[in-house]
Amino acid sequence: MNTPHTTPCLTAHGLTVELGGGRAGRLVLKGLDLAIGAGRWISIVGPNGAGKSTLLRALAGLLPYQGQVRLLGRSLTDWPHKERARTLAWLAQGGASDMGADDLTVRDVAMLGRLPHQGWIAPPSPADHAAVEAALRQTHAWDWRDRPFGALSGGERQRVLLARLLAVQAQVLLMDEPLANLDPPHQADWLALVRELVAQGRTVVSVLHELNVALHADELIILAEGGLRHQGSATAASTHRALEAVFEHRISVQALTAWYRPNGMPGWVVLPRWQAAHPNVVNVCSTGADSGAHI
Ligand SMILES: Nc1ncnc2c1ncn2[C@@H]1O[C@H](COP(=O)(O)OP(=O)(O)OP(=O)(O)O)[C@@H](O)[C@H]1O
Repeated sequence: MNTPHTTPCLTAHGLTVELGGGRAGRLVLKGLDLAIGAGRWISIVGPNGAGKSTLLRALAGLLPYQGQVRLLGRSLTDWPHKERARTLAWLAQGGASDMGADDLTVRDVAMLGRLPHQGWIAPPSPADHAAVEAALRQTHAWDWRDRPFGALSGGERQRVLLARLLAVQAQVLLMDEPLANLDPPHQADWLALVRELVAQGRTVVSVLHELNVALHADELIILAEGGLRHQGSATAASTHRALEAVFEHRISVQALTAWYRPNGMPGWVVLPRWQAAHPNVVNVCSTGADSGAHI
């Protein structure tokens, strides 16, 4: 097991998940050991079918599993349901088109994030309304607060669901493909948001296919075929090599030249292998002669 740099916030030991049941049952996670430090951003990456979503769902306690999962040192199964829901928030994959919320307004969908804070049949408190407004403003969805959720585009829905996650004000945030359907400016907003959450001491675990975004994380967890292939710093050469290996060397992690790295920016970019193998400079500039990334 890799030791995180901070106190573990989420740990798994011998985490095993079988899905399907009966003869059709498949061993999807095969005895994973991992630890996620508090106040860190971890990205889970790997090929299709590797078990990334299953891992995230198991860490959220949404699936039956064998082995041990601990949240803040306490077994997931020992947490009272509401307390756990206030501590650990979850963003599902796929814009939750199946959640039956199409007739709810955007504001009502975001308010669902406040359920763990509310008593039975109690109306939302001023604190609930304030949390929802802040979350919808953070994802630039406040202007549509009275629109039906079902009338929104895929990317707009994703921003509302992100607001619902933020409205929980949880210590630990698990997000499955949070960038799905988001346009590039809103992907950049998401990155800034994650940095802000982590600066506040919160822990973010995201499943990402966008490797160039994933490389901004503190650490990567790399999965393949239900096994943990690597956990390590997103800046470590060993992590980059593990990433290339798990994608069968069809991608390559390349360092950016120093002049292309303003302070705080990571210095790597993921390219298709054929492009990285080009002997000359790779130019990704959009304007002018010499504003590209020299690799
Ligand atoms: N209900 C199920 N019954 C049997 N197998 C399942 C079930 N759900 C998922 N699987 C299988 O489990 C494996 C892992 O699925 P999972 O969704 O966790 O992968 P993933 O890494 O998130 O994939 P992707 O990148 O494609 O989203 C896949 O091979 C999938 O076919």
